Amino acid sequence: MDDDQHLLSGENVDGQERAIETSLRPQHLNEYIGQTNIKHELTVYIQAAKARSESLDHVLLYGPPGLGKTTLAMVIANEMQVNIRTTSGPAIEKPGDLVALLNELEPGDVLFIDEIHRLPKIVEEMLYSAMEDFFVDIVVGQGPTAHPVHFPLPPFTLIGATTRAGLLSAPLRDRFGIVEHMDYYKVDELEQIVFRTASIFQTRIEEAGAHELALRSRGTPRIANRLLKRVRDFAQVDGRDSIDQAVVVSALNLLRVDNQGLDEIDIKLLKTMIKFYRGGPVGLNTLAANIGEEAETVAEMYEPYLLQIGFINRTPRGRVVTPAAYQHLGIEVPKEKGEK
Ligand SMILES: Nc1ncnc2c1ncn2[C@@H]1O[C@H](COP(=O)(O)OP(=O)(O)OP(=O)(O)O)[C@@H](O)[C@H]1O
Repeated sequence: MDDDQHLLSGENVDGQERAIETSLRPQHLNEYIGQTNIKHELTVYIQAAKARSESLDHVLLYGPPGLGKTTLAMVIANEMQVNIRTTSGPAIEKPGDLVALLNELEPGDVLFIDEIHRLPKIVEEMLYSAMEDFFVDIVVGQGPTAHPVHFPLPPFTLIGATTRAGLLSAPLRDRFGIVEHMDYYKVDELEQIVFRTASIFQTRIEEAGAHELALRSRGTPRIANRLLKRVRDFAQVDGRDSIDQAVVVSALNLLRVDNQGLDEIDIKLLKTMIKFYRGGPVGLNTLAANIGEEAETVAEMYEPYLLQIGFINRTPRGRVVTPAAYQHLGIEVPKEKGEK
């Protein structure tokens, strides 16, 4: 993965970044910016569960990468005053791995499974009884001595996170009592996140600078924080004691992040659709192959934001470029599209 791709991917890639993210994570719901409806609902469910001294119902968080699913899971555990164990779908390879994790839970604890759509089927099936009735049946021993053992569990809360809710099986999805869709953040919310991060970094940023940065962050806190870190370096080398709009614009232009937060791959994707497919419709796999990306990468990282800002539409026959995208690229809208 090249550097610019990393810059806007929304994916969390290296250990150093993870350490910085940990230091930036809000601890309480009232510090968690945006996602107002979700916060409101969770406040009620958390209060009710605590009043009944029960564990919180299982929670499924879904939405594009970098929107704060892990952060929210940690905030929930903190608000419930319980421990959280975090893992991910691909890390739980066999039933024994899941049993080992479940075995360490205290009553009420949170088990957070990121990328839950990537759990192996056999592990997922074991989760059904764990979630519903707090037990698992495991087979101990091998061959003729193999025998089932009923393994009771303390009540716990499973928080699952996924970028692809559509890939979850219905039995698993149905076992989550609380299902929340994380939305892209609004510009003013991203501005607040930028100010918050800047103050943790002990960096000064002007209102217009924070606004410009928010505009170019693809609605994603992780990207806002990442861009702020880069821009801070430019400001420092320039000898500025505060980040203003001009330094944000020049730094992000240099990093090839445009004023809608699009990078070279987004532009390539749109231009390919326009040049080779007359603006579409074109299928996801064909499009991905044309721009040299995995179909999954396009589906998870590029398409959702382009859909969100209305630069592409999904039709039963494939993706189409909208007139707004033509205008953004400075390409004349073909007559038949402009008329729609
Ligand atoms: N609502 C928010 N308020 C303040 N900071 C936030 C918020 N949401 C996310 N962040 C910050 O953005 C970064 C990314 O968040 P997080 O790791 O929780 O994303 P994620 O959605 O779990 O990503 P992934 O799905 O890739 O794991 C963290 O540094 C976090 O502090």
